[in-house]
Amino acid sequence: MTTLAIADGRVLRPDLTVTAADVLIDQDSGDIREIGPDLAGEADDTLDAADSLVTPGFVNGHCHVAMTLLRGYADDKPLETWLREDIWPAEGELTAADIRAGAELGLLELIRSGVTAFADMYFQVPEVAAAVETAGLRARLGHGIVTIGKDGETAREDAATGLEIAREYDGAADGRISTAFMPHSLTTVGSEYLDEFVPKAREAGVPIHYHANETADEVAPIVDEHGVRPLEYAADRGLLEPEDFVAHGVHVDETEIDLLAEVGTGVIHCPASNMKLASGMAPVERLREAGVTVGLGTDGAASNNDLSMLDEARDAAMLGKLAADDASAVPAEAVVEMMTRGSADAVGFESGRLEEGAPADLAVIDLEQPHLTPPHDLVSHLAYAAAAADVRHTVCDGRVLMRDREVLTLEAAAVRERALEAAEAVAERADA
Ligand SMILES: CSC[C@H]1O[C@@H](n2cnc3c(O)ncnc32)[C@H](O)[C@@H]1O
Ligand SMILES: [Zn+2]
Repeated sequence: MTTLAIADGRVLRPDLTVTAADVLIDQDSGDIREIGPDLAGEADDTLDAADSLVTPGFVNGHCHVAMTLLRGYADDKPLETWLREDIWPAEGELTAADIRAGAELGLLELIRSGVTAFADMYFQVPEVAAAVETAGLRARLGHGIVTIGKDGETAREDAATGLEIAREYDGAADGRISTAFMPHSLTTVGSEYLDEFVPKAREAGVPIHYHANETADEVAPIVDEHGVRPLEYAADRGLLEPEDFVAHGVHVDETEIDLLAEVGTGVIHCPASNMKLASGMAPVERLREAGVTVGLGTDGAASNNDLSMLDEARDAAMLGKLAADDASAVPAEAVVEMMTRGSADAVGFESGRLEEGAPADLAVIDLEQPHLTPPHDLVSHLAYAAAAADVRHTVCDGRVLMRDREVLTLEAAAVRERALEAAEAVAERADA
């Protein structure tokens, strides 16, 4: 057995207490073997965690990682206008190589900010999967299906691609890649395609992930056409099962909150994107009170505009208080849980907790920083004060992806160079 020790750190345990301990990892299985005092002496390799917090790796529950290429390309518009006027035309210009370049840039950013697992919806999934394989992260990937505005044959082909990708890539990269069937949303995919393909996705044993109840404009047509709320419509079409997870869930009413809680479908809260696109304030405190599994996601870099889950946690706490008009709503403990175990449970990863037998997915945060001093409460620091640049080491599946702020699995300068070139060329083609 080859072992790695995370030595002399303060370890964030599943009950959110912090204990001084080493973490011993079995690198062959990729799992945590033991957490306790004086374990580093026996290890083959050691990561120093003195004056540092050892936390579960953050889980980005909803992302479009290749959208890093469109960061800053179009800002300050509401969702529908932003997608139709800017983002979809630009995405129409993306080649497979562009998506690989954008995905690698996104993965670099994720590793550097302590993310070890993420869920991603995009096109050209084989390119995203190849980037994930190299970068060493854990991911649930899916092809984002859109059928509106397409003729019947093309629309059906897109849905079939979504199913094919979900089947083919599930278990790739030694099991680090899993998949989901991913219709873009309840208004951008026709009901006939949901009715045909959702049962096939169930047969394939993959969960379903989609944008839901993101804006008020998206809710109204479903209520008008079908006479029920969007998540009732989703349940009627078989899109609301315990293993499924939806992104946003901003405009959900009490019936839908109860439905989510009853069924066990998770919600990935994306506060930065919801604020930037002025989509609204998700009722996070109500969702949590009702017992809904709530995770956190950044959404794409074009609506955020970064992929830092530490920023997202702070946004979630701040916005949660504003939405509930209550300073005690969505406290630090809640957002730390959401960015780790909440997202992991919603997306269907075993990670998100540091305990014996759990996947060795973790991040080490440098506490020797002015903005993290004094260390009264490290959960508070994670929620409110820590930043991506404070992450020293990132480990996924027992493998060191970043050591002393140097990413080992990707060539940072070359990744940035390729992304710069691709982004410039895409913008030129899209603006021509
Ligand atoms: C069809 S692949 C995924 C698709 O989703 C688009 N997208 C990015 N952010 C959002 C959002 O907040 N709501 C809805 N759709 C979004 C992305 O540009 C891709 O086209
Ligand atoms: Zn999204």
